[in-house]
Order: sequence, then C-alpha cells, then structure tokens
Amino acid sequence: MPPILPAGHPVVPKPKIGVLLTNLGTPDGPDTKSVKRYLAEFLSDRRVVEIPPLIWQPILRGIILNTRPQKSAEAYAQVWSADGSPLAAITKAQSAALQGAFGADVLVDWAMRYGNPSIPNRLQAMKDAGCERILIAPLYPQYCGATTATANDKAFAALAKMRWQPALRTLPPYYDDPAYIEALAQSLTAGLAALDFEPQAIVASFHGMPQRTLELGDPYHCHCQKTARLLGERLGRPMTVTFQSRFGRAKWLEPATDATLDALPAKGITKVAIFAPGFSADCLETLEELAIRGRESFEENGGTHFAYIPCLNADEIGIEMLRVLLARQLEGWTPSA
Ligand SMILES: C=CC1=C(C)c2cc3[nH]c(cc4nc(cc5[nH]c(cc1n2)c(C)c5CCC(=O)O)C(CCC(=O)O)=C4C)c(C)c3C=C
Ligand SMILES: [Fe+2]
Ligand SMILES: [Fe+2]
Repeated sequence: MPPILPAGHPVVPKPKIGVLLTNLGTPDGPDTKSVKRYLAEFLSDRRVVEIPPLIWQPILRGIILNTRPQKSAEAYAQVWSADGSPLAAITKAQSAALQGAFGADVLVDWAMRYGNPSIPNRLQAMKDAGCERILIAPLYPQYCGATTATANDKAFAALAKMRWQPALRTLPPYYDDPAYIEALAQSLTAGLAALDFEPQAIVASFHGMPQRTLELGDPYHCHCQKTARLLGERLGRPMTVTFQSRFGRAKWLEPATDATLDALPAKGITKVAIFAPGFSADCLETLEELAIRGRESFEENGGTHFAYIPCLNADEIGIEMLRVLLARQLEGWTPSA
C-alpha cells in the first residue's frame, strides 16, 4: 500500500492545544462566609462524602456548616498570602511556569474543582481561544475517587453541555512514575541538606480518606504506599508513612500523622523531618496542619527538632517533572511535543 501521507508531511496538522491543570479548590477569602460557601460545595460532592444525601445533607447543613467554617477560616487566615490562598497562588505559578516551558503551541491554564476559577469557566475560555484538543491534568500523583475522579467528572460534565466539543485526554495518576520519584528525591535531598540537624525519622504524610473507601476498591492507599516505597529505595532511607487531615467520626486510614508525631519522642525520636509527597502544592493541609500545628504538638510531646520540607510547588524540579509528564500525554497531538 502506498503511504497515506506524502513524504515529509507532518504526522498531525497543528491544531491548537490546551493543558488545564486542576487542583482541589480553596475559598475566595479566609473569612467564614467564603469558607462556608466552599465547604458546602466540596462536602456536597458525593465522590467526597459517600453517605446517602438524605442522611448526610441534614448533618452537613444542620451541624458542620454552622461550626466548621469559622474554625477553618481561622486556620486559612494563618497561611493566607499576599497572592491569596497558597493552593491557588502556587497552582497559578505552576501554570505560568509550564506556559513558559511549552511555548506558544500549547495554551496552559489552571482551574479548581471547587470554587474559583472553575473548571467549566476555564474549559470554555480554552474553547473560545480556539483549542481543539485539551489535556485535563489533575495534579494528584495518587489516584483517589475524591480528588482525581471528581475533577475529571467536572470537566466531562462541562463538555457534555457543548455542541462542538474539543478532543479530550486526561493525565493518569503518576504515583510511581520515575520522573515524579526522582523529583521528590531531589527536592527532599536538598531540603534535608539545608537542615542544621540530622533527623532520626523522615515522615511522609499523605492526605487521609475513610478506611471504607479503601475497602470499596479505591487504589489511593496502595498508590501512597508505593510512592513511599520507591522513594525510600531511591534514597536508601526508610520513610514513616502516615495519613493526615482526618474528617468526621468514621475510621480513616492509619497511622494518623498527628498521633504518630506525638508518640515519637517517647520512643526516643525527638528530631524529625516531615514532608507531604501527595500534595503537588503547599496548602492549608500542609502549611497549617503540618508546619504549624504538627510542630507545636510534636514539641509539646517532647520533640526537640522539627522541619517541614515544602512540596514540589512551582520550583524548577517540580516544573520539569510536570513538563515531562504532560509532554508525554501530548504525544501525537503536536509534532513538537
Ligand atoms: C470529607 C472528606 C475528605 C476526603 C475524602 C478528602 C480527600 C482528599 N483531600 C485531598 C487534598 C486536599 N484536601 C484539602 C482540604 C480539605 N479536605 C477535606 C476533606 C476531605 N478530603 C476538608 C474538609 C478540607 C478543607 C479544609 C478544612 O476545613 O479543614 C486541601 C487543601 C485546600 C486548601 O484550600 O488549601 C487539599 C489539597 C486529597 C489529596 C485527598 C485524597 C485522599
Ligand atoms: Fe481533603
Ligand atoms: Fe486539615
């Protein structure tokens, strides 16, 4: 058969391509009203709280949304930056850095699953800019229905309303990708080298989820364990894996980060370094829960040295890793990617 494309022809014509980075979401401001609006949307997501709405909604509206927003707003106020919520500010910086790395062929933007800028809003903006092909990139290394799936659901729902849809791809979870493990290894090595003490333990703290979600078949727990194992092997140092941010009364994944930190000094471990490999950007859960409250609690229980090592964020190592992962997904879509 003769070749279907004339010799020298590019394999694919050059359509306009969009890359939409997505993350969890955050309130518009560190005030009770904004946090209440955000938590109402977040905690009404049936991928996040897997309790039948007839039982859950009265608890959410009657109890949780009347108590938690004020407490959470105080926590957000402690970490709020000049650029707004750290999660939003860092995701925006990641988007700008990747735009620089890809150049004019690819439009890079960012959106939040809950709150602003919303996924439907930024997808529409990409379509309006002429993007015919879009890569949705949920920035969660470990897959969880409560994070990866719901972010993609939101994008699919927006596309479901479009008469003229763009073509779509999604970034798969990258918990065991050599580029991710290497980025974590380099970032952790640099973070440890900058300390003025030698930690006796390195704690890898992942966001938790209900134990029941694991039993229903969600791979998140296994993904976290594999990330920590590969990183430990790469560095030749064991990692203490823990799960943080417990919410509600149900049993969550264990061991819990707070209980583990509090128990270490009694075992003779008074110097620790902690980091959060499952978070692609620092946020409330890392800056307030780990770096502020985790430290206080560890020291109250006899700890003497505590270091929080930041996430990959928009640092060079993290951006290069994301560029590699995204470029791989764009293969065949653009001759230059
Ligand atoms: C209610 C159940 C929750 C599940 C399940 C859950 C899973 C989960 N979350 C992240 C990442 C983040 N969560 C963040 C905040 C946050 N998470 C929950 C609850 C669940 N998370 C709440 C109620 C909150 C809000 C803050 C609070 O009131 O305490 C954030 C930070 C957002 C920010 O604005 O900085 C991230 C990121 C993952 C990876 C995950 C997977 C199991
Ligand atoms: Fe969460
Ligand atoms: Fe928290």
